[in-house]
Amino acid sequence: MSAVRIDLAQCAKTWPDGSRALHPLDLTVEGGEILALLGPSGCGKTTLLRLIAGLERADAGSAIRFDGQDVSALPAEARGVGVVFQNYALFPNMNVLDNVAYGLKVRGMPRAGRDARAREMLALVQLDAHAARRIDQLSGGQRQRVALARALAIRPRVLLLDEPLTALDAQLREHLRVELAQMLRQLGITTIIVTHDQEEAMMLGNRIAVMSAGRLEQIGDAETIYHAPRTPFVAQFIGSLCTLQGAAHDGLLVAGDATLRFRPHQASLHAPEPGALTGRVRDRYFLGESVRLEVRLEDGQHLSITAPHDNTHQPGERVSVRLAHFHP
Ligand SMILES: Nc1ncnc2c1ncn2[C@@H]1O[C@H](COP(=O)(O)OP(=O)(O)OP(=O)(O)O)[C@@H](O)[C@H]1O
Repeated sequence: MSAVRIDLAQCAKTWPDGSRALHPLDLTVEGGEILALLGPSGCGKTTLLRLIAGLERADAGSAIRFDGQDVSALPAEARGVGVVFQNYALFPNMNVLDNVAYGLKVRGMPRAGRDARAREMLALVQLDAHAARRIDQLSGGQRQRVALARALAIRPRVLLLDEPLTALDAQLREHLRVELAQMLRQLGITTIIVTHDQEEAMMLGNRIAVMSAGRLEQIGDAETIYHAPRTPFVAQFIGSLCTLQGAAHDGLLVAGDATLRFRPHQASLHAPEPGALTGRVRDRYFLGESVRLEVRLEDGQHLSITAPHDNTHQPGERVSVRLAHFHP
C-alpha cells in the first residue's frame, strides 16, 4: 500500500466562544512525507493535528482529504490514523504488550495475531524484553517508545505525533530524536509531528510548516526556512536574528538609517576600519563550540554575535563589524 497524501483545503477551527484557533489554511502533505508543525505555544498546532485525527471537528467549509477522499465526516477510528500524544496516554493497568495490542483488540483481531503484531512492534522500538512489564515500571523514554509502538501496531495510514519527546529530559530527548528520525524514514508512513522545538523540527521533518496565531506562515525545507524566511516572524522564530540601524558598504557596517537584519554568525569583528561604525567588545562568553560576543556600538546600539570557538576578541577591544550574506 502506498503512502497516503493529505490535503487540507480552507481548513479552519472556531471555538464555541467565537475565538479562532485556526484561520482557513491550505496544506498538502505528500505520501510518505514527514512534516514538522512548528510554532509557539497556543498557535494552533495541536488543534490542527486533532482535526486531522478526527478528534475535533473543523468548521463548515473545511475539507480534509486522504488520497483525495474527504474524511471530514469520518470518526477518528475510521480514519486509520496512529496518534501519539505528549503525555503518552498509556493504560497503567495493562502490561506493555497489551498496551501495544490494544488498538488491534478493539478492531477485533484474535489474540494470537495481535500479540504477534505487538511483539513485532516492540522489537522495532527495542522493547521486546519488556513486554510483560507494567507501564509504571518503565522510564519516560521507554513509555514514549511504547506509545509509538502502539500507534504503529494498527498499521496506520497516517501517523500524528504531538510533542512526542517534550516530556523527556534533554539528554534522552536528543538520543530519541535521532532514533525517531531514523525510524520514521524507514517506515515511510505519512507523518505529521508537532513540536515547539526548532531543532527537533529541523531534524525530524522533511519539510517544516511554521505557524503563528492560527496561520501558516511558511512551509519549506529547513534550509529554505532558515536562509529565506518569508516573514519577520519566521526569521525571528527560526534561529536568531540581529537587527541594526545602519548601512553596509561592501559588507562593512557604517552609519546609516536602513534596518539591517542578519544572523548572529553572519557578523564578524575586525580592527577599526576608516569610515566604519565602530564599537567596543563588552562581554565575551565561551560556549564550547562557539564564542558569543556582546558589542556596544559608538552610536549606542547593541550587537550580539556568534563567532567560531577559536575567536580571540576580548572585552574592551575596539572593533568594526563586517556583515556577510545578510538579508538587506
Ligand atoms: N477546547 C477548547 N476550547 C476553547 N479554546 C481552546 C480549546 N482548546 C484549545 N483552545 C485554544 O486554541 C488555541 C490553540 O491551541 P492549541 O492547543 O492548538 O495550541 P498549540 O499550538 O498546540 O499550543 P501548545 O504548544 O501550547 O500545545 C489556544 O489559544 C487555546 O487556548
